Amino acid sequence: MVSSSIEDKAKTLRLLATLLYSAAEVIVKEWEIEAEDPNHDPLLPSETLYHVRRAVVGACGMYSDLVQEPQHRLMELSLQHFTARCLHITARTGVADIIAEADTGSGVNIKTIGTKTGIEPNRLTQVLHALCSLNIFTEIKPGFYGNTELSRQMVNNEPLRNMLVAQGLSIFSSSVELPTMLLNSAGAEKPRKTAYEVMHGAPFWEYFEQNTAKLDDNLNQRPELEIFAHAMIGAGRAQSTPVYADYPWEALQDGTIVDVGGGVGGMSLDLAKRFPRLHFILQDRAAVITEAQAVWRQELPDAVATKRVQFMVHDFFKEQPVKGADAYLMRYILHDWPEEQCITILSKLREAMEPHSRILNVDHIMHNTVGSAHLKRAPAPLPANYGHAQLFSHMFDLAMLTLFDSKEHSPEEFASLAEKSGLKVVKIWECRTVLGVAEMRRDDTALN
Ligand SMILES: C[S@@+](CC[C@H](N)C(=O)[O-])C[C@H]1O[C@@H](n2cnc3c(N)ncnc32)[C@H](O)[C@@H]1O
Repeated sequence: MVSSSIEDKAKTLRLLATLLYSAAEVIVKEWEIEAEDPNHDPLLPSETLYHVRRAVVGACGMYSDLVQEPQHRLMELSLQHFTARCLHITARTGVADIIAEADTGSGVNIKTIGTKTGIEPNRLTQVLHALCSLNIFTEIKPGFYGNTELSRQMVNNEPLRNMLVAQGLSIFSSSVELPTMLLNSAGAEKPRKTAYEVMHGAPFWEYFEQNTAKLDDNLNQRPELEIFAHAMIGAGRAQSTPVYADYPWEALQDGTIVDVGGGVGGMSLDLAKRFPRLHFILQDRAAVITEAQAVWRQELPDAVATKRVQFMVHDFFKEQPVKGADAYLMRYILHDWPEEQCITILSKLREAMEPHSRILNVDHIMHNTVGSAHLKRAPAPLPANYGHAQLFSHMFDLAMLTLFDSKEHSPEEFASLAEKSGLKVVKIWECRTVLGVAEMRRDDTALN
């Protein structure tokens, strides 16, 4: 948004208003179509709805940026971490579930919520008032709170709740040290320590394993390792459903997918349920594989019994033992590592691949305001990447910087990593979500 004259600003404002006005009719029509479909999955929008939604989020943000008093806006942004804290507090103490259980239509008294959460009601009121202004809860009459469409998503949804909790524990506190990490990095190729290490004294994955003792009574003594493992299922489900629809998984027929650094196997589990012919080998560190076996025995016991899923402790920096698999899946993996390690991980897979093998990197695909030839451009007057609609990916990108000194990759950066690992990107699959698939093959395959 570079316009400064009143004439320019007025033109942009009117264009945005027109965009929003016409989007409303499209959205209402899509809602009506969804309402008539008994099999509609709320996590899978139609193509039309997905694109119009992005445009609306971008346009609303740009519209309010244009009309808000700029100094006020900057100061407001500088305090946004309190929004995250409020969300964390309510997710951690299960406020949405408490309301869902007790609400008979006129809201739940703050005293009841306070007693059940263990938070003094006047203080909790401040937290809930902030979230009500963001439509996360609603105050039905003074001191009585109800759920909204947003807070209802947390009700009986342990994976999502775990994700919201996990973001506010050691990940949140390490962000305090991001300025130190960056200021210390001047002139150095890489910072001596990530912000996460400065704050917690150990790298991310090591810290998790050190802290398998209870963290906090309110979390039923659940250790952070387990919270994070379950959070991956939550985040994965919320973000990946369109990836299951928009990548042609059927083409793998009864092939084998090696889920490299697969965690408890959140993505494989979802794929296994949707594509019953596929086979899976789930690889991760020993502590996570133990957790994974318990999750699969509960969620898909048949796949365990028939060995449709196999579990393997494997360090992805070492030789890949499964040769010539149809697909090596890596969801949320490359974004955890700086470039050098990404190249090692990819090179180890390259050595195991046969010409038919593919690597499927499922991650945020970074799109900046200047745009990319590989990604759909937003309509004018929005910036190429839909502006505010890209915020989620930028936040993830900054989290990766804080935790690992790493990043989310743009199509051009995926291509560069592939080239340095003896691979090539054959396609960037844009999906109806924040995640996409960067598909790689050996650089000597004929496919383009
Ligand atoms: C962000 S999580 C993603 C998990 C999973 N792919 C998913 O989408 O749910 C990254 C995973 O990498 C695993 N990991 C970290 N270092 C590893 C290593 N050297 N070898 C194998 N797995 C590793 C972690 O244990 C964790 O499960």
